[in-house]
Amino acid sequence: MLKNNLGFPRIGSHRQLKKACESYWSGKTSLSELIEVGKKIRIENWKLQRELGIDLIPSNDFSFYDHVLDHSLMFGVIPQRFEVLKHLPEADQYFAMARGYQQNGFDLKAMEMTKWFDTNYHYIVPEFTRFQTFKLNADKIISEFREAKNEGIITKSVIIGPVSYLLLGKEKEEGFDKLSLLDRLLPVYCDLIARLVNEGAEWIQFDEPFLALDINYQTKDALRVVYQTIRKEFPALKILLATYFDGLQDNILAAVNLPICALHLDLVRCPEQLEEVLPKIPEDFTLSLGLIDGRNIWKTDYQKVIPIVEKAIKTLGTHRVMLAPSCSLIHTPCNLENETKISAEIKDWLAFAQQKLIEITEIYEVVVNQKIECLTKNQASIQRRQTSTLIHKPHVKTRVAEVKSSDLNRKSSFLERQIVQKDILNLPLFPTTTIGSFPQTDEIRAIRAKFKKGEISVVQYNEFIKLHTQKVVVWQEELGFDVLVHGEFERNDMVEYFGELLSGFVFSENGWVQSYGSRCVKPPIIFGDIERKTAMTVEWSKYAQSLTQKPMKGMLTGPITILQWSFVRDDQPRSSTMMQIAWAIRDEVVDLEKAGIKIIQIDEAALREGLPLRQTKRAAYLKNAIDAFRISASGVQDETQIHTHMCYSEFNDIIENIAEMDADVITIETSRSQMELLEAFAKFNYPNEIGPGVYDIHSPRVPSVEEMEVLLLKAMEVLPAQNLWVNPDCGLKTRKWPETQQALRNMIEAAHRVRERVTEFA
Ligand SMILES: Nc1nc2c(c(=O)[nH]1)N[C@@H](CNc1ccc(C(=O)N[C@@H](CCC(=O)N[C@@H](CCC(=O)N[C@@H](CCC(=O)O)C(=O)O)C(=O)O)C(=O)O)cc1)CN2
Ligand code: MET
Ligand SMILES: [Zn+2]
Repeated sequence: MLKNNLGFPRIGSHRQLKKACESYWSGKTSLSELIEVGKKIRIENWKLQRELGIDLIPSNDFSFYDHVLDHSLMFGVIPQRFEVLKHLPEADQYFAMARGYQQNGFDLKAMEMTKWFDTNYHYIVPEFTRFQTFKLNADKIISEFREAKNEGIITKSVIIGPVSYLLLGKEKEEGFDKLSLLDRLLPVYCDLIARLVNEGAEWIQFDEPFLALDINYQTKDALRVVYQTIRKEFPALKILLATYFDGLQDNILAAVNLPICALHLDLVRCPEQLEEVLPKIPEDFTLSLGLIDGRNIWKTDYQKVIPIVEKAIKTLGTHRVMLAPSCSLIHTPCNLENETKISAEIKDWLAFAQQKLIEITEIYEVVVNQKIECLTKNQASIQRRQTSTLIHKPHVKTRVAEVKSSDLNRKSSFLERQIVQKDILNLPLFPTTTIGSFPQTDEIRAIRAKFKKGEISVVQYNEFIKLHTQKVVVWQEELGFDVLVHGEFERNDMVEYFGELLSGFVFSENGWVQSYGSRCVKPPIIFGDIERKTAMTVEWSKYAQSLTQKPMKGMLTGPITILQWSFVRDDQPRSSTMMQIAWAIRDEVVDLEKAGIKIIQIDEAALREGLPLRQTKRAAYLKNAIDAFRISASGVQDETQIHTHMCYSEFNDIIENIAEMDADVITIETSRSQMELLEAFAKFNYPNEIGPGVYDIHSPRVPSVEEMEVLLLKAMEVLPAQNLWVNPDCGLKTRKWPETQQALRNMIEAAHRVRERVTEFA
C-alpha cells in the first residue's frame, strides 16, 4: 500500500518564496538568488516527505508563480504579444505574462487570471488561437526531476493532463473548439513523457480534475484518445490519473476504462463514489484513496477512514490501494508546529500539510502493522473536540433558526429605493468610486506588526492609521471622486480582520496559503458558533465620514466570502455557519446606518468561487448564499444604498441569482476580459446599478485614459448609462502608490470624458 502525495505547498513554511519573488521584482536581488530560494524550498520539501514516509513524492508541483502558467511555457503557449520580450531571460518573460510588463517602452497586458475550480487559488488562463502550435520546453520539469534524483529521490512528476490543460484555457479567436487542438498537443505531451522516462521516471501523475465535473461525451472521448495514445507509446509507464474536488459520478465508466495504472479519487468531497467505483475497477488497477482533507485543517477521524481503507483492501488487495490526501496540499498551510499562539485545546484538533502526511503514515501503520496506539491517540483528540465547551452557543443557534421573510427583504423594491437614493445622494452620471482598499504599504504592515508584538500602543497604532486614512480621504477629494472610501488601512485582510473581531474564530501566525503569485492568505479557522462581540467598523467609518462632505462608503465583507475564505468547522452544515455570519454582518450594517453612513458595501468576492462544481448541487448552495447575503443587507432603510463587489466572477450562468441579491449597486471584474461579462447582464436585463471595473488592479500596469474610455463606451452599448458606475476591478491593497495615483487620475479623466460625450448627445 503506497503512501501517495499529490502536491506540497511551495511557498515555504515562512513564505520564503513570496519574499524572494517580490525582492527580485523590485530589483533588490538577482535572478540567481531567486532561483536558489526556489531550489532550497523544493529540496526541503522532498526530504521532509521522505522522512515522513511518503512513497510517491511529487515533483513539478513547485512553481515560481503558477503551475498552469508553467505548463503554458512548457508547451510554448505564449501569446503573440510577448514575442517582443524574446531577448529577456526566460524568467522575466514568464513574470511578464503573469504580471504584465510596462518597462523600457513596452506596454504589455498581463494574461487573464481566474480561480482554480472552487478554491481561492488563481491560475493564469492559457490563451489559445485557432492555429495554435505547441513546442516542448521541458527544462523546468526535467531539472526538478534531476534535482530530486540527486537527493536519491525518484519523484512522481505532476503534470496537468492534456484534456484538463486545454479545458482550463480560453479560445482567443472565434470559430474553433480548444479540444480540437489535442491533435497537435498530444504529440508534444508524448515528447515530454519520453524525456521524463529517459531520466528514469517510473510514475507520472496526470491531473485531470475535469473528470470530476460535468463533462460531455467529446471530452470523455478526448480522454480516451489521450490515454490510449500514451499507453501505446509508453507501455511500461505507470500512469496515475488524479481527480479531485468532486466525485466521478456519471464519469465512472469513462475513468475506469482508461488504460492507466492508478486512479485517484477525492473521498473527502465525495465518499459515496467508492461504493460504485470499487466493483468496476479493472484488474491490475490501483486505487488512490484521497481520504485526508486537502482543503481543510481538521484532524482526520481515523475511526471513520480506516473502515474505508479496509473495504478497498478487501476488494483489491493491499498492493492495489494507495493512501493519499484528497487533493494537492497547496490549499493548506505548511506546518502546525510553527504555531505558538493557538491554544493547546484547539491546536489538538488541527492538522496542516505536514501533519496530514503524518496522518497518512499513521493510518498505514494502523491498517498494515496494527499500531493501535496511533488510533487511540487520534480518537482521544477527536473526542476532546466533540465534547469541548468552546464550540456551542445556544442563543446564536436560536437566532439563526428563527428567520422571518421580512428579515430577507428590503422594505421597498429596487426602483423605489433608487428614486430616494438618487435624491439623497445626488450623484452625477457615471459616479466614480473605488472598491475599498488603498495600497497596504510596507510601512503600514510594519507598524501593524509592531502593534501586534506590543511594541507600540493601541493609541499610537490608531493615530497612525487615522493619519493614513485622512491622507487618502483628502487625496480622493482632490482627485474628484464622487463616493469615497476610507482605504482599509486598519485591516490585515478583508476576511481575517472580521474573523478577529467575531467570536468562534482562531488564527494562525504562519498558516499561509498561496492565493496567486506571491500573494498569500492566512484563512481564519472557524471552530465554533459565531457572534459579533462589538461593532467592528463603525468607529473607522465614522471617523472617515467626519473628514468629508462626500458620501463615505462603509466597507464590510459578506457572509459567503467570510465563510469561503476561512477554514470552516466540519461538525455542522456550512450553510448554518454562513447564516451565523450573516446575522453578525447584518448587525454591523444596521449600526453603520445609525452612525450616518449612507452607502454600505458588502463584499461578496467569493460568491462564484463557492459555487459547487457540479450542476446538481448548485441550486441549494445559491439559495443559502443569496439568503445569507439578503439577511446581511436587509436591515436598513430604503435611503441606505447597499453595494456589493465581486472579482474574477465568471457568472454568466448565475446572473439571475446575482440579481436576486438585490444589491443597489454591484461592482465587478471586467477589464481583463474587455467587458465580455456585461453581455450577460444586458441579456438578462439586469435591473440594478453596475460598476464594471475599468482598471485591472491585479497588474502594476497603468491603463490609459483612452482604453478606460473605450471600456466605458462598450459598457454603455449594452447597459443604460444612468445605471453605470466607474471604478477599478477590485481593491488597491496590492498596488504601489505611484501607479495607483496615475491609474485613478486616468480613470477619473475617462469618466469625465464619457460624461461630456453623453451630455453632448442629450
Ligand atoms: N482572504 C482573501 N482572499 C482573497 C483576496 C483577499 O483580499 N483576501 N483577494 C483576492 C485576491 N487574492 C489576494 C490574496 C492575498 C492578498 C494579499 O495582499 N496578501 C498579503 C497578506 C495580507 C496580510 O495578511 N497582511 C498582514 C500580514 C502582513 C505581513 O506579511 N507581515 C509581515 C511583517 C511586516 C513587517 O514587519 O514589515 C510578516 O508577517 O512577515 C498585515 O497586513 O498585517 C500578501 O500576500 O502580502 C491580496 C489578494 C481573492 N482572494
Ligand atoms: N473591499 C475590498 C478591497 O477593496 C474588496 C476586495 S475583493 C477581493 O480590498
Ligand atoms: Zn475584489
